Parts: sequence; C-alpha cells; structure tokens
Amino acid sequence: MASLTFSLHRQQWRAMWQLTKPRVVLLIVFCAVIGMLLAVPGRPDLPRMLAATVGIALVAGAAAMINCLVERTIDARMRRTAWRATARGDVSPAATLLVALTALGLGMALLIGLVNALTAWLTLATFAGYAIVYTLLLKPNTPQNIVIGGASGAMPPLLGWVAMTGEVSAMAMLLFLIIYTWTPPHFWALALYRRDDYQRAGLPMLPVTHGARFTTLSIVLYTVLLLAVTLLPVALRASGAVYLLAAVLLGGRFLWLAACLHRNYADELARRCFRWSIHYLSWLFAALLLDHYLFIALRF
Ligand code: HEM
Ligand SMILES: CC(C)=CCC/C(C)=C/CC/C(C)=C/COP(=O)(O)OP(=O)(O)O
Repeated sequence: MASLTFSLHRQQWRAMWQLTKPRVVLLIVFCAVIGMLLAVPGRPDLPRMLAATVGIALVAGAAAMINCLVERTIDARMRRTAWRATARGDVSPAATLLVALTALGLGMALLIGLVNALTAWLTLATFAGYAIVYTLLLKPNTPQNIVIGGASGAMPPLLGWVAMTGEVSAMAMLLFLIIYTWTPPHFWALALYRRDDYQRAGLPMLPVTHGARFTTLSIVLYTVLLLAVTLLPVALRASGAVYLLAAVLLGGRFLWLAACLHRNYADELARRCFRWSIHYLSWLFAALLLDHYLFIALRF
C-alpha cells in the first residue's frame, strides 16, 4: 500500500488535491479560524491555533476525498463532476482511500496531540457525518439530504471554538446555526441550475423531486430564517453595530436575490444566488471578527 502512494505521478497528486475540494475546504477553514478568534478575548494561543487549523483542514479534505471515492459512478454521470479523477479512473480507489486515510490520521493526531480530545472527537464525528451519513445514507435517499446533512458542514466554527476553549458555548452553537440555515439556500440555488445533472444521476435533490417553484419558495423561507438567525448574536449582546449592519445588508441582498429567483426563475439568476451565498458567508464571518476586535479595542 505504501509504495502505491509514493508511486503516484505529479499529475495524480494534483488530481488528489482537487478531490479534497480545496475551495470548499478553504471557506470551511476560514469559518473555523474565525470561530477560534471569536472564542478568546485577547491574543490567541498561536501554536494551538495552527495545529487546530491544519488538523481541521486535513480531516475536511479527507472527508471530501471519501465523498468523491464513494460517488465516483454518480460523478461520472454529471457534467459538473465528470472531470474528477475518481470518476475518470485517473487515480485508483485504493490510492485515493490510502491518501484520504493518511490525511485523516494526520489530522486526528494533530488534534489529539496538540489541541484537545473534544475537538478531535467532534471533528471525527463531522467527518463521519459528511463522508458516511450524508454521502451514503441521505444524499441518495431523501430530498431533505442537505437539510439534515448540513449539520456536518455547519460544524467548523464550533470546532474552532472548542479547539481554543475546550467547551461548547452558546455563541459556538449560534455560529453553527448560522451555517446550518445558510446551507439549504446555498445548495438549492446550485441544484436548480444543475437539476438536469442530478436527474441524470438519479439523485433526489429538491428541484428534481419537487420542481423549481417549490425549491425557490424553500430558498426564500430559509433565507428569511437565516436573516433572523444572524440577528441573534446582536439580540444576545454578543455582537455589536458593525456586525448588525453587515448582517442586514448582506442578508438583505441574499433575500432580494432569492425573491427575484422565486418571482422570475432563470438559471443565470440561480447561478448568481449560489455565487452570492459564498460571498455572503465569507463577508458575514469577516464582519463578526471585525466587530469582535472593534469591541475589544473600544473597551480598552
Ligand atoms: C451539506 C452541505 C453542503 C452541500 C450539500 C454543498 C454543496 C455544494 C456543491 C454541490 C458545490 C459545487 C461544488 C463543485 O462544483 O465542485 C458547492 C460549492 C461550494 N461550497 Fe458548498 N455545500 C455544502 C456546505 C458548504 C459549506 C459548509 C461551505 C463552507 C463553509 C461550502 C462552501 C462552498 C464553496 C466555497 C463552494 C465553491 C467551490 C468552487 O468554486 O470550487 N459549502 N457546495
Ligand atoms: C471539518 C470537517 C471534517 C468537515 C467535513 C464536512 C465537509 C467537507 C463539508 C463540505 C460539504 C460539501 C463539500 C458538500 C458538497 O456536496 P456534495 O458532496 O453533494 O457535492 P458534490 O456533488 O460536488 O460531490
């Protein structure tokens, strides 16, 4: 097995890297790091933070690789994913499994050895939630797949928080709740303009099972819920005016796009909505952090 890994060509390593879904993992890690920084009032413990960041990134990348491995036949049937090395057969399942398990092992070792046990076990549960529960059980069987499975995608800021404090707090759960309610509009916007892919692959995504009209309405409702949830940190006095302004402006644009999509569906608009979901989450978390540091600076 070991010689298998080392005999991979440079091109195959590049393909393996793509299987980790690097851009998704980047945003996951960004949210985890913000969870870490929000958890501590002053200067964070940098070595612990670095170990937690690399550990979470390795486990998240491993989860994405297992997802690509399990879904290689389905991926081959979809235009969006047919290029993946697992779907094309450019890397063998055994090599993919070995690299993923190595990343998982390294990530867990870092979390257990240099962070804390609670973070390590919660990260492992998140791995299992995505790579096994979502990928194997939920995704092929129910249109609520991402509503339930979204729980694993929502874990990163909570993991970051626990990495720095060793415990789960109300604010950590609130950060989880923000990503949890963000996930359905994020994914359904993409599933709408990719519905032919999902139909061909035989996956019961909401636009395939319930049609575009029901899906756009669901996006609007979840976006309203998201806007409400993002106001909770202010209601609980954990965040201030800068964050409030960002949450209202960013959420307002998300809701406006969702409403336009529901009123007048077009694939291009769904694509814009999906792209905005990513910018939205990035800016919202950046605003949480800015607000946190402004609060500290003004207090002293
Ligand atoms: C179960 C929950 C989720 C589902 C089902 C989902 C689904 C998807 C899908 C299908 C794509 C397209 C990927 C591609 O074309 O390669 C995507 C892209 C993306 N997702 Fe998600 N996602 C989820 C959670 C998350 C989370 C938690 C984050 C980050 C915090 C995230 C960030 C992104 C980013 C940044 C992209 C763009 C990737 C690129 O441009 O290559 N997603 N998502
Ligand atoms: C911290 C940690 C261990 C996190 C693991 C959780 C994780 C990687 C969540 C990402 C969610 C994601 C990439 C969904 C893609 O949906 P999909 O798999 O349906 O998309 P696809 O059709 O592109 O494969």
